[in-house]
Amino acid sequence: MTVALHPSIDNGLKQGSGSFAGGTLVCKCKDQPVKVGIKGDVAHNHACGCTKCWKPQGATFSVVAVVPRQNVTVLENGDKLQIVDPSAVIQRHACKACGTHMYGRIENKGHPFYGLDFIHPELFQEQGSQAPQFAAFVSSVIESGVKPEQMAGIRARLKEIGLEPYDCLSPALMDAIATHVAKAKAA
Ligand SMILES: N[C@@H](CCC(=O)N[C@@H](CS)C(=O)NCC(=O)O)C(=O)O
Ligand SMILES: [Zn+2]
Ligand SMILES: [Zn+2]
Repeated sequence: MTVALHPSIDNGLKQGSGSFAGGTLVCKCKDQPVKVGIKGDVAHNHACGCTKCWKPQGATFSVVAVVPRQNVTVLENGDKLQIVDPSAVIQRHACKACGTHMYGRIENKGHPFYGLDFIHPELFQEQGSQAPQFAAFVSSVIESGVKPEQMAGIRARLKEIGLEPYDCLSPALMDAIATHVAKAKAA
């Protein structure tokens, strides 16, 4: 049986249109769903294996991307949102009723990713946003109950669908973080 990673990638990656103009993220509530408007396409879309990122029922990985925070607007039923863990770097705003994370925001102005919000593109009503580019925090799935002996199969399947597995972020993002830290130290 093929390893299940996440429903939006288990049948292969669906490439983005390259001209996604934005859309609306909708939570899983049947009644009064939370709706969040996003301007423009997402960036750095990836599968994340960490325990903190929201995953749909049964998924091993989250699929998460970033957008500029000024491109994120709560449109409907924002009163249902609450911050999952106010002490986390990424403050994940989730629907109290269904648990879906609608956006994650960094409030620390010194953080390398300050200015970017984290969202889950599978919640878009619309098709065509950027496809996942890599897999991050892959070893962290063990913290959610995956057996170490399953890891070879998981990494092989990620590679098969075209997602290079990394145990933290991709080299490009790790370099961006280190560059930010180096500049902050030099200042
Ligand atoms: N092994 C940890 C890794 C958690 C982690 O560092 N997650 C990354 C990727 S989302 C992060 O930037 N976390 C910041 C945060 O969650 O606020 C876990 O699985 O819980
Ligand atoms: Zn909901
Ligand atoms: Zn994560």
